[in-house]
Amino acid sequence: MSKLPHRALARLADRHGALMTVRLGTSLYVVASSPSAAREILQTHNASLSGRSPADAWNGGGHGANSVFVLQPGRMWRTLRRIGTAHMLSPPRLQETLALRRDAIRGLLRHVSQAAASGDTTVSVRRAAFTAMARLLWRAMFSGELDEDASRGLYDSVREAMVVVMMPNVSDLFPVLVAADLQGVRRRMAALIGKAYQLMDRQIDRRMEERESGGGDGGSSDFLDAMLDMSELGDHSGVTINRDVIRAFCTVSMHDETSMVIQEQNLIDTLLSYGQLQDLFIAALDTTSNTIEWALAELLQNPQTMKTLQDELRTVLGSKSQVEDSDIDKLPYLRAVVKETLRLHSVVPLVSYRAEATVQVQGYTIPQGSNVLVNVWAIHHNADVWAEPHKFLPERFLEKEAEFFGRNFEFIPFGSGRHICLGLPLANKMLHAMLGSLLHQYEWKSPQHGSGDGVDMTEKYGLVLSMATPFHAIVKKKQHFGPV
Ligand code: HEM
Repeated sequence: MSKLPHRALARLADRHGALMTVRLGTSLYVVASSPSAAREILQTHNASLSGRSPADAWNGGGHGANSVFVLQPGRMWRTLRRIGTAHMLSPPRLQETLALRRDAIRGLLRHVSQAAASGDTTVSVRRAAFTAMARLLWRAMFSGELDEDASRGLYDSVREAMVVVMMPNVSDLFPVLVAADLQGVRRRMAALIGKAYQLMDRQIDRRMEERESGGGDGGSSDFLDAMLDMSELGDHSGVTINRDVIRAFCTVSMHDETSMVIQEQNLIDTLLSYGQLQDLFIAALDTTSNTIEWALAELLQNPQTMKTLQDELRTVLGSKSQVEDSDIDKLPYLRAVVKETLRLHSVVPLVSYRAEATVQVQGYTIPQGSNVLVNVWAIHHNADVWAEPHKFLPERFLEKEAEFFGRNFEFIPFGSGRHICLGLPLANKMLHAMLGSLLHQYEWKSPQHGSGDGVDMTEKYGLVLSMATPFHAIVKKKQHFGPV
């Protein structure tokens, strides 16, 4: 399989059709590459086609057992999604984090301003956006500050984990070999996961000590507090068990559709925080930061588009320093640029499921146990749907009302169906706020500007599709903006 499987599969689909079968090792993959095939998988037959068969790397450090990404869509997975939505990512919760989000944007602008002022005028926007998102999530989860070293550690371990989880692994092609972990992929993943767990462990331990000693304000002020509250609610046993035991024995029971009680544990935070917190970090940081980087790279190569966008920002925002929630509706061109970036550079180009039952899709039988891939990238580059699909043309979204909330199968950058991106409401706000604010306050130039080389747009496939060559843009603050 090519280093860019989304492109290789799209080429195969051109020859063999929008629904085709590919065999890799002993595994059978059904690949859907058109909006109509995606609709049948993600909507019509979603209940049967939303299982997961994760790469073995996910099992490193036992992570897969608690991971919302790879758990089968059963009780535990539903609970994790519900917790994430109710306590962090729902529109009302996001409203409560308005101040944190404003701060995150201020931090992002400060980071870029420091680079612009220090004479070292090239900036990695990916890194700057990653740090801003990491600080935001950290504060929403733990109310504390993520220091520079921790942020760097997180950046490095998330990046490496992304590579490890996507490594071609003989264990995935020949499941009988899983136990041997012949390439050591699971062991490497365990070490990386362990590093990030350590960071979070410190927060969890500190909070638990505070609560035990009667410290803290007792209210549900952040995500960790909310989870600990739930843990206490469900703790009928009063038994203290160490974390490893709890991992193995935790059970979650749904008492009704809206409330849940966690039984047989008093450290449910371990289970949830290890699985959920870690996943939210992985899911949130590289997706948003790479999308911002792709957007800037495209804008630098399309000066007229950049100018139109900066003119719109100037007219709507004036001397205001950052894009806020209430501005987004007034910025149609910014919205079109974000959408076009998500279409052309879908950072999650392939989504993968397992058939839990045998179903018929477009007249073909998908046998139970097969792997099902939806090639989001192929759908977003389908010439029957998108004119000049390989060009960056935000104007297409001014003419065509296309939303990405999972109902329009021509445009599914956040997926659709049961596994639709949990962080969509947050990503939607932060992409507009980060990109809009960066373009409003600064002038940007490509480092190769003038040489005619442009920016190297080669892709690198990983858990997230990123730019293969690290990209540093030249930045200059616009004169009328003062210190952040
Ligand atoms: C540009 C930004 C983002 C994009 C393009 C994106 C895209 C996606 C896609 C395509 C999926 C997979 C859906 C599937 O398997 O069917 C997904 C899943 C997920 N995303 Fe995002 N995402 C983004 C940002 C975020 C953020 C900011 C968060 C959290 C704060 C987040 C949390 C999640 C989680 C937890 C899942 C797993 C859902 C499940 O399997 O049930 N994402 N995302």
